[in-house]
Amino acid sequence: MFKSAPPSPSSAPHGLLQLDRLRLPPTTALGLMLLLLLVVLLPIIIASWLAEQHVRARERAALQQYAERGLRNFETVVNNAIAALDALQKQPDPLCSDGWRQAARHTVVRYRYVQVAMALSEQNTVLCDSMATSYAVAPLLGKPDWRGPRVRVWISVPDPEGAGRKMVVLAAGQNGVLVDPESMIDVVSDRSSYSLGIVGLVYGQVISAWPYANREALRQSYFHPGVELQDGRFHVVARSATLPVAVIASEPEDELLQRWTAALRYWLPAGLASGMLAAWGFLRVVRRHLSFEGQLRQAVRKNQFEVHYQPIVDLHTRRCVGAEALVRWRQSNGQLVRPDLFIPLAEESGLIQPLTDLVLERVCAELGPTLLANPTLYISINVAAIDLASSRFADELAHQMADVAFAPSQIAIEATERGFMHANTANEIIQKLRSAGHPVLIDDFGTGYSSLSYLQHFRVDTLKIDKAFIDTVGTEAASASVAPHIVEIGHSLGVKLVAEGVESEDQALWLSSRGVQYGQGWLFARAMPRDDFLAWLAGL
Ligand SMILES: Nc1nc2c(ncn2[C@@H]2O[C@H](COP(=O)(O)O[C@H]3[C@@H](O)[C@H](n4cnc5c(=O)[nH]c(N)nc54)O[C@@H]3COP(=O)(O)O)[C@@H](O)[C@H]2O)c(=O)[nH]1
Repeated sequence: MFKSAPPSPSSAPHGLLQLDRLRLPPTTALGLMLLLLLVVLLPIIIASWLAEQHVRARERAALQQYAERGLRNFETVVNNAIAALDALQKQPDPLCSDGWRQAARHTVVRYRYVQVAMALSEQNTVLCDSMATSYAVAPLLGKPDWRGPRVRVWISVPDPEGAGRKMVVLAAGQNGVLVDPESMIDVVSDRSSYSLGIVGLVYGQVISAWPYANREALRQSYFHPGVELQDGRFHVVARSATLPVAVIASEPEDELLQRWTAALRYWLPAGLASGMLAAWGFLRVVRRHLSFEGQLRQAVRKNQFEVHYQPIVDLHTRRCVGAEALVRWRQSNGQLVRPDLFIPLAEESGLIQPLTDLVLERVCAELGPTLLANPTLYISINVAAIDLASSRFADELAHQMADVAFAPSQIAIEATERGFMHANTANEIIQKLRSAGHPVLIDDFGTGYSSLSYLQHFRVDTLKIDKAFIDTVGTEAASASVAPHIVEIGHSLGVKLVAEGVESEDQALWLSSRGVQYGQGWLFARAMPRDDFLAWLAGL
């Protein structure tokens, strides 16, 4: 009885990584947590910013409307005063005559914003007025604050009653009218926090303002209308089209803040919901990206693969005739992942085609000179079912072969029975490959449920007897008789035979005695990186 001690099928060669050990490095995990936090917080921050912008724009529009109303009111007052002056100018009686006094009294009654009508001397001294005041010392108005084409204007004129109020005087010719500046800003609003001010007349004098208004802030707004925040208040400016005057409306910034806080009641839940949605999307993407498939996809993109070579020897002479190219995934952390962990996934996810191409390219690049120097040496490449389902791979191989100097017979193709699912196409491709000079091997022969039927359809060069049958040769196992049958089938078909997974000398001797020409297995050598393989080859 032959002695064979195969290692446990789950035991990975040293340095190869098991699937359950694929974990995220702590720095990546921390980075992802921070990113997730950002993904959740960003929509919330954006929502609060949008709420602020929305409230600010809404308040600015409301305040602007209020300032425009203030300006219309101001213009109404001024136009009313100018109309009164026009009426006075037209009355025919001499200044301060009875007729003039009567006209002056009528003017005050007719023009609602005019409080007093007055006659002025050439030097702008008040001669008399509609109140029949006799001035002991006639008030001198002095130089006007502003002189327009139709009117002259004085602001801050003491009221005739001596009540300490400042009045505005408009004059045309020798007629003047006294207007209460408060009437200019007498505009009702439902916002008690609003306040109005009128600034202008070239030098930025405050013509009228609500009590407690910061006059300096009003002046600043007049000269720098773009700067909205002055003295803790939010200012907007409405400029008159006809007079050098601006009406400035303002409200405390605290009010804005309160309205913003109120608006957050609606915006924050929306931001939170968006944050949650974004987090869900982010986690999905991360999960996909970090999933085994995601990592494999990245590895293919970054070409993180190595090819190891397991020698195939002539069982009689023990000389190396070739090697099987076996792919390994070298992760960024340096660990190797076994192909049986990722090849099935690569097949499912459509990544196997680029992977087959990578292996082919690597073999040509790494072993091109060796193959050229050893024309009888060959390297076999594993292909997947999809590689035989169209001419894509055969064309890619032809393309690669055009660039190398060694013979096509030095690249053999190993196909498993799974590759024969689309029998007609697979057969066509296999014959195309063989016509191009590439030997075709059936890998894992005997493990499929219709291995024999395939042999009727497919002409191939070599059968690789699966390790499962080699393990049983010389044992009492029920399947122990399969290997001799496969050997006989191979002989009767006239194809070469390679025994896979040869681990003991007894197995090698048995196979050799049955005419199996070639063997591959740990008895001879394990799969090795290119440099080790070349050293092994040189040491034979
Ligand atoms: N489509 C592709 N499939 C590939 C490619 N590279 C590898 N593979 C397939 O992955 C499976 C696992 O391969 P691997 O882990 O490399 O194992 C190979 C040998 O190391 C192993 N072997 C060889 N001799 C022995 C032995 O004596 N004992 C023992 N326990 N194991 C041994 O067998 C694997 C080779 O198998 P096979 O391909 O059937 O000849 C495997 O199915 C690979 O085919 C690739 O690039 N593309």
